[in-house]
Amino acid sequence: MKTVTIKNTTIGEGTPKIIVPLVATKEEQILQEVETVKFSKPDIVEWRVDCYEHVESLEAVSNMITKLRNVLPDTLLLFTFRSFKEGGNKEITDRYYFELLHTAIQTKQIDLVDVELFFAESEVKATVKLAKENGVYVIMCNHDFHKTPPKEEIIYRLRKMQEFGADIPKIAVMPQSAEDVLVLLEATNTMKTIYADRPFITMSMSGTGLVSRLAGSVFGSACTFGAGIEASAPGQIPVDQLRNVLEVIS
Ligand SMILES: O=C1C[C@@](O)(C(=O)O)C[C@@H](O)[C@@H]1O
Repeated sequence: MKTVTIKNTTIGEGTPKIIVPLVATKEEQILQEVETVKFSKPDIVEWRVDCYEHVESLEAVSNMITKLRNVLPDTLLLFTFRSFKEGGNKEITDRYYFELLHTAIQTKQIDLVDVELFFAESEVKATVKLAKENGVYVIMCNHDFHKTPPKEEIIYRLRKMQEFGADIPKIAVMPQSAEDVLVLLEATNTMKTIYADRPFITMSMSGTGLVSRLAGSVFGSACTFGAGIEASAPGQIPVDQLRNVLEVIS
């Protein structure tokens, strides 16, 4: 399996990389949040743009990217607009979703961009192409906040992301039972041993799924999300606690 190296970080080898989200709404709070988050030394900082109050202004978003980049010259910066249908905070048109991603990519000030699989195939592929042309890596993803699809379906989606040119495929699912967590981990392990030719990320959400965030790398998941000031999804634990556990397990 290939690894992905961005700046000084190699994803897909060694201990799983820690991603910490920024979820504040106002500029001033985001800038305070990033200072605190930086202190915890994450491998990747994710700006959850769907939480930002001025997400509907491309100019405001571009300016925020510059400010975050200045605070984080060396830490990888991931730009994520999580769609409403996949658990995000704001409803926007598909057209604006892609406009937003394209604007962020063209600033060349982000390292990674999150692109959801379930949009029009042509738009998704065009965005991957634009990202590659601008030296931005793509985390392609899918979220199911209600259930855990069958193992075959989880693998199918991750393979589709590979086919679409994602640098790092990712899936987050919700367990309704402990068995569902095993389904996610089994899909992860099969993906690692048979299908994956690049790093990928999986997680089972909520308290029931927490074990997947702690021990997911044993089965093949390359990164895990930890909470900074506030969690961006159910089941994330504070980054310092997460790091302690990873040091023991990995
Ligand atoms: O896709 C993901 C994963 C996530 O939903 C989680 O479950 O940790 C958290 C989100 O911020 C991120 O964009």
